Amino acid sequence: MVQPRPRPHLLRCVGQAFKGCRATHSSSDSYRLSIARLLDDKPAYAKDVVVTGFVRSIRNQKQRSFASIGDGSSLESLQALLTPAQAQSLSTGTAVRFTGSWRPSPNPKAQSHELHVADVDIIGPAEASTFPLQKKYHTPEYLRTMPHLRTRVPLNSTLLRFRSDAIAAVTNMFYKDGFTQSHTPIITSSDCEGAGEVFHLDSSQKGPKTKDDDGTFFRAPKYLTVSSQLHLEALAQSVGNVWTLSPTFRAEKSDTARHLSEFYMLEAEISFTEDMNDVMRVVQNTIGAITKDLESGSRVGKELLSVSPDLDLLPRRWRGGSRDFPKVTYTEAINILRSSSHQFEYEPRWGAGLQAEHERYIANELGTSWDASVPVFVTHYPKVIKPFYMLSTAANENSRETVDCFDLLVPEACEIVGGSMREHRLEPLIKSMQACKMIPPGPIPSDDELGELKWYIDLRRWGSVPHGGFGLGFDRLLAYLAGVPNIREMVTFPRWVGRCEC
Ligand SMILES: NC(=O)C[C@H](N)C(=O)O
Repeated sequence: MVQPRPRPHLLRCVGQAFKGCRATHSSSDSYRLSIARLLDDKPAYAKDVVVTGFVRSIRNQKQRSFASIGDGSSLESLQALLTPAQAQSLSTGTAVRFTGSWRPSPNPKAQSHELHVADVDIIGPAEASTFPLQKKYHTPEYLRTMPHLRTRVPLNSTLLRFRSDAIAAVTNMFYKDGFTQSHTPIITSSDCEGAGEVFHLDSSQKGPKTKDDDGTFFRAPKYLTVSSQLHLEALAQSVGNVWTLSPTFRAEKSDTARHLSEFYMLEAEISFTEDMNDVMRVVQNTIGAITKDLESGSRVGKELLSVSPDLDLLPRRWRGGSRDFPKVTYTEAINILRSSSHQFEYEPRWGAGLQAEHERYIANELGTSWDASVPVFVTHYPKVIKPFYMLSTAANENSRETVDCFDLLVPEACEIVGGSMREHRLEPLIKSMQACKMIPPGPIPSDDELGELKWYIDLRRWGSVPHGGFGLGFDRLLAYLAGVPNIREMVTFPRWVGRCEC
């Protein structure tokens, strides 16, 4: 009988201290561990440990040299002890593989352990004279000029890992709550928000030659998506609650710390509900999923707090999401703004949009009504300043027509979430589109007149149900939670007006 070949021991660990930890087998019977793993597990002693990473700095003494190594898995570096001869061809930026023994450090205040290097492999040399990152403070503006290298900076790698953890946390939450994750198209035919901020695809690319070929690839103008909402609405009417975390594009010429031309929006659509509170609760749960993860003592949470011990992370402010965020109507918000003695650049006026200064004021005033600051919901904005798809509020006071919608505001980033109940009835939807001049007036527009959104209107003809949803600016939320003042640090390759590098 043929004996099955024994499976290689991929997880054979070095010494008792490494039992159960994940390691990568290497040809020399030694084991590669991430720096985070070494630092977290703090094994007392281990030999033949392999560490790969990038030299952050080198310090030479007569008898020995010290290299500080980072591999992006941890904010902290690993201290490696070498002979001056071993350190000779190392410089900041060099990619290395060190094999050696991991031993308690004689100076535990500086680092608990250090790696006594036996073998040095230079995997990727770095030209010392031109490498632009040194072990010193570089301004965010300087680092933004080199997004391809920026994540070699420990704090930037922490932010990237924070993002990754946050995606895992929300994915888990939605999965547990029975939402279906969906991928919606990036190339679209319509401007969902009607704000004229779409990027047009360059359609000079020739498509297949046919008799009705107009010379463009899709034979009609196409855009990069400004929101997945309309497509999610279609899916919500087939499979129930859905969500997506997708790239979103806005050709908005806002050169601020809050705006990007390409960003990630987390959008969800909740079907078979007439209650906007159901939608707002999902917003809270989404934010709560990320903050709970931070609060649970995750590595990233600890790293963020170690950089900024005063960082007022939402978990501490919000006590684990056990309370609802404060809510105020737009009309109440306008009254608060108008009765304030604060000098606004733009006068707050019913019927006009809230400016960033107004949003900041409301978030500060109402978000600190508890013992610390939390986000604030502002609901029921005037219909005239909102997109066509929002459901009109049933009881409109003083003939001021409002819609069932909400924005979630924080002082640092202003609006981080926008959501609404959707107009799910055929005739009111057509009227609303006509009022927005999206389709011609008249009783029943023809299919041709309904244009690119005919499919969306069709959804109201066959089994339409009350539903609502929201879009959460994922990068803005993460920047807010991590205490990062500019969204451009939250995105590895940021694009904004005038800037698209790498
Ligand atoms: N899914 C949403 O409700 C987001 C909304 N369409 C927006 O772009 O603000």
